[in-house]
Amino acid sequence: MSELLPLYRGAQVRAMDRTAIETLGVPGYTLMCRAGEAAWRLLRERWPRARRIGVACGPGNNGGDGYVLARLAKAEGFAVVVLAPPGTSPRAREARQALADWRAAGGRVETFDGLLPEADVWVDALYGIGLARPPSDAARAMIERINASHVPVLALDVPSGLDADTGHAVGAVVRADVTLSFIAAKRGLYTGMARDFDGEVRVDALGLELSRLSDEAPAAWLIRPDGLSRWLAPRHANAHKGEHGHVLCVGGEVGMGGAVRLCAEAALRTGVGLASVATRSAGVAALVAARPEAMTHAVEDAAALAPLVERATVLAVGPGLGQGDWGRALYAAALASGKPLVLDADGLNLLAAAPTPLPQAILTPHPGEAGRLLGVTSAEVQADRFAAAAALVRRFDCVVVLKGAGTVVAAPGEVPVVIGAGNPGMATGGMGDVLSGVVAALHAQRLPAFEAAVAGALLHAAAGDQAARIGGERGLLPSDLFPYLRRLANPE
Ligand SMILES: NC(=O)C1=CN([C@@H]2O[C@H](COP(=O)(O)OP(=O)(O)OC[C@H]3O[C@@H](n4cnc5c(N)ncnc54)[C@H](O)[C@@H]3O)[C@@H](O)[C@H]2O)[C@@H](O)CC1
Ligand SMILES: [K+]
Repeated sequence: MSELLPLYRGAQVRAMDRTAIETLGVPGYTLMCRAGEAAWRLLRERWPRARRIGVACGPGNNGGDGYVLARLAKAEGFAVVVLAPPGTSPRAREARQALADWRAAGGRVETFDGLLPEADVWVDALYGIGLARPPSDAARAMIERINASHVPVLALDVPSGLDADTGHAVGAVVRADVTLSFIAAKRGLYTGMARDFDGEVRVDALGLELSRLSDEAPAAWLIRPDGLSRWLAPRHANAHKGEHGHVLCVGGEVGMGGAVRLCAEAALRTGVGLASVATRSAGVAALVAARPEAMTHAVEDAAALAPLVERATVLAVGPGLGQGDWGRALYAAALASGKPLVLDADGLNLLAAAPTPLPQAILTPHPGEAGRLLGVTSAEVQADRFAAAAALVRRFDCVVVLKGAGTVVAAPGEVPVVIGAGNPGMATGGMGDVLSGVVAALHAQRLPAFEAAVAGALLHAAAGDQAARIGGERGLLPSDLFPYLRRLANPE
């Protein structure tokens, strides 16, 4: 599996489909048959003991894929039940053909009457990229029954009910164990709410070559942890600490001193040459004792911050900063310095209170912070994470790391990148402090801002996955990531 997967909007995949049919001369029904065949192969491979196959077919070509699969399963002697919401009769030519062939093979279509027949696996072919509105009441009831059946589900192209461009639920959504997408990967399946519904996502190109279908840029890239090595070359033998940058972490209001320690230690574990901390006097002794390698300074005002800023390569501003007079003064001084910045937590809240373009910054908001920065709710951010990231880029003219399941990294003039790693164990206080230290450290080690953001988010997520693999997701602490950050920062 390649480390970089191009992701597309539904409309782009539709255009590819048209190119395949009209320019390359592959009939639409041939493509549909390939889709049904690929799905049937995957089902057999994944659930070899399943004998009773349920197929839920909707009104469009997604349903057509389902009829093809049903026919293939029946031809091999499996017990197949095809179920459709009441009043479903395919209009598209290919889907009509698939239904006719299913019937010609002796197949029947049952109308859903509220009861779900027994099956060992359900195939979800209700809606694909053509979903235009929330599923009808009957389709919703079918989806709810399928989800409640606790039978494995293979979704064709997209779990029904999910918007393939945004990953947002349009209404009720099928909860799939595996989703097999056709022709090309759909952007929405890799981020946000979609991650709770699509299970393992696979792609089948239906025998088509992407390069012959489109010369458009993808709508996003998915990057996986194998991609890390491109940014993490081994140090050269004659290295000295001055070459590896100096991160200054600014934060740690009274009562929040731990955040800045997590940030500084993460920067050190990601290979920065020097890490300094500017924090409240009250936090200094504990931090020095806990992590002597971080050069910790008592900084009570902006004047005391200035010489530290002077020596730093990159500032990480915000972990535990608070929004009081002290935090506001340090934040303002950091911004005024013009130094490269990673802005997180209260740094973002202070920015939201007085928005200004920050071309020297990398912002690392979670959906709540992103909402405050945009003046919308976090639910609106989550409804279209790509649009929210793009809006933040426009508003602040800088690199944005929109955290969450399938973190989205966006920047002016760049195709956004979705981070293909991470787990729900990472939804814990302090995890963002670690991320800001990692990103700042990579930026200080001379990765340009966008690359530092992508590589940092990927490294952080991959470290979280490795830590969770050993001890489980629940109870995962941000500091558990440190040994894995170090290991991953030194690829073989
Ligand atoms: N040659 C082709 O056209 C191919 C199509 N493919 C499949 O076709 C799918 C796209 O097909 P379609 O464009 O027909 O779209 P869908 O099959 O996703 O369904 C949309 C159909 O349902 C209707 N509809 C949308 N939302 C509805 C709702 N909430 N309630 C009731 N009806 C609703 C639409 O009017 C349309 O008829 C892909 O996702 C993929 O599965 C694949 O077989 C690959 C080849
Ligand atoms: K589907």
